[in-house]
Amino acid sequence: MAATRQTLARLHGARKRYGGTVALDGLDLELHAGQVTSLLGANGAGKSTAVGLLLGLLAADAGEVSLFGQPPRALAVRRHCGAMLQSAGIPERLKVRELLDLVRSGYPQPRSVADCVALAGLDGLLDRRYGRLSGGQQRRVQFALAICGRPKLLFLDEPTTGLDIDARQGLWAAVRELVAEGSAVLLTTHYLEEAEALSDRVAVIDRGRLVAEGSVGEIRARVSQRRIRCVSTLAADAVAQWPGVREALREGEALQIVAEPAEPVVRRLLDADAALHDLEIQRAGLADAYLALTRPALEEAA
Ligand SMILES: Nc1ncnc2c1ncn2[C@@H]1O[C@H](COP(=O)(O)OP(=O)(O)OP(=O)(O)O)[C@@H](O)[C@H]1O
Repeated sequence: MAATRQTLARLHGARKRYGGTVALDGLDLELHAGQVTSLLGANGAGKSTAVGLLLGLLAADAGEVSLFGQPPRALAVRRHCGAMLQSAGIPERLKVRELLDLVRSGYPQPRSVADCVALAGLDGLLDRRYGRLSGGQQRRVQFALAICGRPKLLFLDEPTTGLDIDARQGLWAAVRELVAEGSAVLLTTHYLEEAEALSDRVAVIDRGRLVAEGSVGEIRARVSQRRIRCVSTLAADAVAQWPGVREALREGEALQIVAEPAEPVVRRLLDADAALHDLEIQRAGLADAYLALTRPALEEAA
């Protein structure tokens, strides 16, 4: 049996409005020690607002926000948090080395500057002013500042946007290392392959509410949708009309079908085309599952 994980941060029934816009509508979310939790949702679903509440940058209208059992603004809490947000607010005139020293000094057991340089790919940048760096270089510095204190709670809001492959891999390595040391990480990302590669748990939110939560495997299993691929001369337009078929497209000789449930569709395909061959059926990936879980809302909004 899996050991119970310690909860390091918690949103319970969190509500937040901006004027007439409901950003969070009673959100429950827990971050556990030694786990990466990915928060997935469409643009405007409320991900950054949830991160803002947990970091104490925003105040909830209702509900509970606690980190290490305390309110997010408590000093003892701040010394154990790191964050890489979409808007950084970093003083542009400071040099990278000065920024690192400043932020490291706020933590009880900071990483060495050399470690930060290696993990974030800051070679040759330490004596440059932050404001003079390229967008991608600034993101690397933001990442270094987020992890330089070996935080027990790390918030990464779309961290790899604008990062090149080396920097992205460095970030993934640092995240894995922190998690192995027992930290909790909250990752928001639009790259589902990133969520799939890094997450222990996934929380899918839609219009400020939790619509699904579990391991990547559990989220996938919530979706009985399958991808079917076969070589057949059946017309994609006709197959698209069959019950259970969500989508049917032709790609050269092959038919690509998304079906839910798949079995009746596979039976009908085999009955309709005796020459059908190269049949493949795939489980939903995280991307398919995510779309299926959020599709009702997207259809409603259309
Ligand atoms: N400062 C603000 N003033 C008014 N409305 C806001 C403000 N910040 C966010 N919102 C609204 O609150 C809702 C949730 O926004 P939020 O930024 O939390 O979404 P998100 O899931 O992080 O989106 P994205 O993927 O685009 O970053 C959206 O409808 C957004 O327009």
